Amino acid sequence: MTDSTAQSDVWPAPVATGAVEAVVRVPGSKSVTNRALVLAAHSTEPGWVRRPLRSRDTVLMADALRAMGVQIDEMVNPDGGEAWRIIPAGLHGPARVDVGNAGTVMRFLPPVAALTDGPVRFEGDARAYERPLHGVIDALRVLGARIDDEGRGSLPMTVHGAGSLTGGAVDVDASASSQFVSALLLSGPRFNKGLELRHTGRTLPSQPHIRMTVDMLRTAGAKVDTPQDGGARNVWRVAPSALLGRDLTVEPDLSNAAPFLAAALVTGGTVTVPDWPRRTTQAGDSLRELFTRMGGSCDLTDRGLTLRGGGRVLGLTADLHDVGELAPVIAAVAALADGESELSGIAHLRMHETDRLAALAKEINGLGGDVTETEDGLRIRPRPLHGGVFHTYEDHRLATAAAVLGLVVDGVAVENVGTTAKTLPDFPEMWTAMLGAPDGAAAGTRPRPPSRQSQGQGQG
Ligand SMILES: O=C(O)C1=C[C@@H](OP(=O)(O)O)[C@@H](O)[C@H](O)C1
Ligand SMILES: C=C(OP(=O)(O)O)C(=O)O
Repeated sequence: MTDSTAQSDVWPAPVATGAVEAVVRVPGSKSVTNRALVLAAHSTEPGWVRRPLRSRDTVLMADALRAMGVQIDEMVNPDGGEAWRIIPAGLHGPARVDVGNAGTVMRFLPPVAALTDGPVRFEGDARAYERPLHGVIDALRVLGARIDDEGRGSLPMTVHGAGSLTGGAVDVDASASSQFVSALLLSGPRFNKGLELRHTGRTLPSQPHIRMTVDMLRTAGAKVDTPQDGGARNVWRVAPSALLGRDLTVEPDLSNAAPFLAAALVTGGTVTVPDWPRRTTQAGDSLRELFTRMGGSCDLTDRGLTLRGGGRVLGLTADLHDVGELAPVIAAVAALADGESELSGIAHLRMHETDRLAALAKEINGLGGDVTETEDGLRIRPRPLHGGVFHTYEDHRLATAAAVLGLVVDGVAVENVGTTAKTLPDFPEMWTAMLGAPDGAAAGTRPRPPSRQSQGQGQG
């Protein structure tokens, strides 16, 4: 967690002049887009990824696959949005991969690189060199790969692809990141003996993301057995097989819907996110339950998901182990609630884009809040907040959390809002459009119902 205010601009977060009333179209899911790209690269025939997310993390994924020989053509979807055509070919090295600070790229691609026929060099942002990768590196070595990481157990490193990988049984402690499991499963069908992965750690975060991996593998034709299918506890099996080229339309990113739905909650307004899937493996679907517990009401119809704020925001006691991605925005909402919140099960957030627990505590407290770090989460006691610079530590979710606070707290300045480009490049424009499109279409505010925040916040 380093402070970079000096070299970055600050964005004055707009205050909502009333209850937010808007329809907000959220771009495609990062997690679905990057899995779809990897699976398409492993397929025996060309595939389509329609309405992909175009953001830093997904462009890094596409460019890395291109560097290893996969052809990805970007076209326009007849129904709007983009359509990416993926034409798999033999995977080749030498290649260079820039992972940026994308967990999905740094974890999902080393197994792909092990299947190339040459050296693949992995580099990235300074933070990427601190994030855990040992689970993937150690497992790949057991499965037959040669990796030169100079003993670090992290990036930078070179994976020396040998054209194929033996595969087989491996133990992995994935308590630091579910992405260790997803990474190995996604390439498992291409290993000569397939994969039998046993998670040996005490806890396993973000299990919906593992279910997403399994679901997408099965849709691509893979045979996968999971602990939920009555198999051994903590064991996933993937049979060696060819994968089919799919024509897949990416769902909206439900985790990126969080700040927009939160805007309705904290201003007592109404926000609709169109195309919210009826059935999904995305962690963000839990927002329906979590924001209801925080005082909102949700309606899932053919129009999408509509969240109505009730005028009061309630504190939340919740284990967010499965949905850690949502924690920053939930923490921001909790700081504006009527009562205390206790968010637990998220110790692994210390190794995300930044140490999210330390950063949220420091920055919310910098605005007058009362947030304490616990062993595995945050305790948040609402206090009247005041304006100030909110540092974001190159973490997109810190920036969107700050924008939520800024809706009801005058003078919040978000440092480096551009960091949202990791998963939501148009965030500032989307945010201002939500608050009142210049053409008045489908967005704006109405007088806000009386609430504790609207009376108490902003006065410091
Ligand atoms: O597989 C994925 O797409 C993700 C898994 C989760 O990672 P962790 O298990 O490391 O939290 C999540 O936080 C991340 O944003 C995306
Ligand atoms: C943890 C996150 O990202 P990454 O995929 O880089 O792990 C996130 O988007 O909240």
